[in-house]
Amino acid sequence: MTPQLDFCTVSDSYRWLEDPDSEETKAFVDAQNEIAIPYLEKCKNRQDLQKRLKELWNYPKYSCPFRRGHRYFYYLNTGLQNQSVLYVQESMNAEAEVFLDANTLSHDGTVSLRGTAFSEDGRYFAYGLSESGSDWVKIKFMDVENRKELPDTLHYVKFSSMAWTHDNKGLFYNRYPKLDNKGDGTETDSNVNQQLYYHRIGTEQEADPLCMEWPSEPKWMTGAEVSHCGRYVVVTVRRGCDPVNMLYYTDLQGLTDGITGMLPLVTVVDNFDAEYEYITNEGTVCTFKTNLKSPNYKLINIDFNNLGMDNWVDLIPEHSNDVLEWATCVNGNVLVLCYIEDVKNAVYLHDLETGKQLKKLPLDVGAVTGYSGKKDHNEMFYYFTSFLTPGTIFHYDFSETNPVPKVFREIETQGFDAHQYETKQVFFPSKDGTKIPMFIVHRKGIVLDGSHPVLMYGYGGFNIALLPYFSVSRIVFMQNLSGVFALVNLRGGGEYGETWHQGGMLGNKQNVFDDFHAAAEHLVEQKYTTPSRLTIMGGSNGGLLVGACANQRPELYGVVIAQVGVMDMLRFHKFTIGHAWTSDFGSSEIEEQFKWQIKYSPLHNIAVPKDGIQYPAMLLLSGDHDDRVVPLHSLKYIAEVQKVVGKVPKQTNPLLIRVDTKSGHGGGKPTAKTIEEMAEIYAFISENLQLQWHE
Ligand SMILES: O=C([C@@H]1CC(F)(F)CN1C(=O)CCN1C(=O)c2ccccc2C1=O)N1CCCC1
Repeated sequence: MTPQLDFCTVSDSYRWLEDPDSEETKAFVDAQNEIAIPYLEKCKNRQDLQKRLKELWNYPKYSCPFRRGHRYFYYLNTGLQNQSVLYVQESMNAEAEVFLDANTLSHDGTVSLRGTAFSEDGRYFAYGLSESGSDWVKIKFMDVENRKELPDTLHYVKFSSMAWTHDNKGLFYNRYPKLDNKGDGTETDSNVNQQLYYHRIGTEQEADPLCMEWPSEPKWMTGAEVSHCGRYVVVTVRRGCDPVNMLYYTDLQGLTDGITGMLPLVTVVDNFDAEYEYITNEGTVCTFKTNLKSPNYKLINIDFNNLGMDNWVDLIPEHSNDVLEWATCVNGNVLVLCYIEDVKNAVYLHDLETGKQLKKLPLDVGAVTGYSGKKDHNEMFYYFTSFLTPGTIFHYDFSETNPVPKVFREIETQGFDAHQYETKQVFFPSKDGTKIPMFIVHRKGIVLDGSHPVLMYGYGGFNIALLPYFSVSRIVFMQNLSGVFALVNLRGGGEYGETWHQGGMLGNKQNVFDDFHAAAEHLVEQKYTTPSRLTIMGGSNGGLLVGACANQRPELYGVVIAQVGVMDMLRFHKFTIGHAWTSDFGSSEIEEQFKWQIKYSPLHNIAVPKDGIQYPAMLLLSGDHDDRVVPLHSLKYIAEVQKVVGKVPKQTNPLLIRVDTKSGHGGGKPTAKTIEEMAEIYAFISENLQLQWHE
């Protein structure tokens, strides 16, 4: 019997909004949309925005090409297609053909690809399909040669590995037990007891052998991948979103009857002291990326014939400042290492055997957001982007005598001249003196007279680093609304490794909000803007950020845009995958952690501001199939804000929520919905800041 923890009596007058299927909740959502949708349609510049966003969005978006078997593949969205299309070429210079067009899978583009995996020989293609943006996935299979869909279908899949065995007979995947609920992403039931199965092509899912489960640890999640040589199944076990995992392996050579049930595991690490990510192996010597006693990450070698930690060897030592973001192996014995150096990416080539640096690849200020190349390939492709560069795909061919990166493709937009804009990186002190990086992007030649509308964006959690990236909507804001865009690298993110992450989580979460307040004050002091012209925007954990910041400093912000935010810090762990977030947020079931949360939880810190101050204009956005951050967070928060603040005469700024249908947390959102949502957001900003449109 767990003791009844009653740290204090917390009111929760909108608890009834937690039932998405009740008539009352449906009526509440309809009533909110009946106000918000017409309001947003009438907002200033709405039609101009819709038109301009569509124009600027309409440019061909290519992925890096990638080789599977002897064929090349690439994704292309010609511009306004709802989903990208997967193309195939029999060789690099052969005619491309459509391989899989997700646009044909629904009339409105709401079915999207989520997770793909080719078998080692390139004969089979496994692909996950998500409906309406839900995290639930249905895995389908295709015979690559004849493009025929196979009858195999895997259900109840979520947060899944997709790892083929090298005999090309089947793959490992994750699923949840079937519950008696809708299971379409509108339910809020907790996702617990995830299991690992193996599916053999040509068989029924019901016959799949269960390979791993942790019935006594319902929160644990199991990842499986097959080593490059095909001999080992490397198994990781996570308990949440923090960068730590247990590590096991199975030697497939030892399974004389094949994969028939629970995997016989060899334990490498059976604690959650650090993270271990498989990079490659040479025989029994396996290379892992880890943060073990190295918050900026490093590469180590572990010999599966000699597992004791005393025998572990540093292959690439931790860098004192720069964060090793990802690593991979190519051309048989070359390590590709991508670092974050003061919030920009840098890519190095190292020798796999010795760890010696071979080369630093030339790269502008920006980020590498795509990569393709396998250990047994002698070439690689990588995708570079920045605030003012939509994308450049580079090709690096190791078979050349003196290989150098060559531009394989420039991704180009029409009607935007990057030369008229500039990006600067500044560092400002937060409340506790910590230096916080921020990118500021704007048209060249602006006068710092405080007159500019600024859009300030942040995230601040889960070890996620916000690096420079190209955004059509930010370009329109700068080009047509004379705006200035600011990207703030808040603590809690991964910009400076695990130290930075831990500086903005658990009992340190308030640092994230203090960093954001300090960023706003810096932009005002430097005369970019004034509080009444300042919009703050964030999504997911970033929705929590802006909700908390609005509560704490309503006088500092003019407009708040909170997308799919976490607003009820006392109850988030009860819904879907929320239990995994206690790694950053803690749990209200633990008194010390409850005391952290109650101080900043958006839902629990709403009050009428003092004197003549009112809440900023607020627009919350959610989606009925968001099963990552369920809509109840935003519903409860806006209900409370409207009740407590909305009725006070001095509150003239609007406090709205727009709940979209057939829409989820964001992944896989069709282009039409994305453009619509951006038009709504920037029209709301235009209306509440009275922005003038400039062609
Ligand atoms: O979505 C999230 C957090 C932030 C994140 F850590 F980046 C990811 N995340 C998640 O909740 C990730 C959920 N998730 C897994 O736990 C997992 C295991 C294996 C494969 C795929 C998945 C996956 O998507 N949040 C929403 C709001 C607060 C945190």
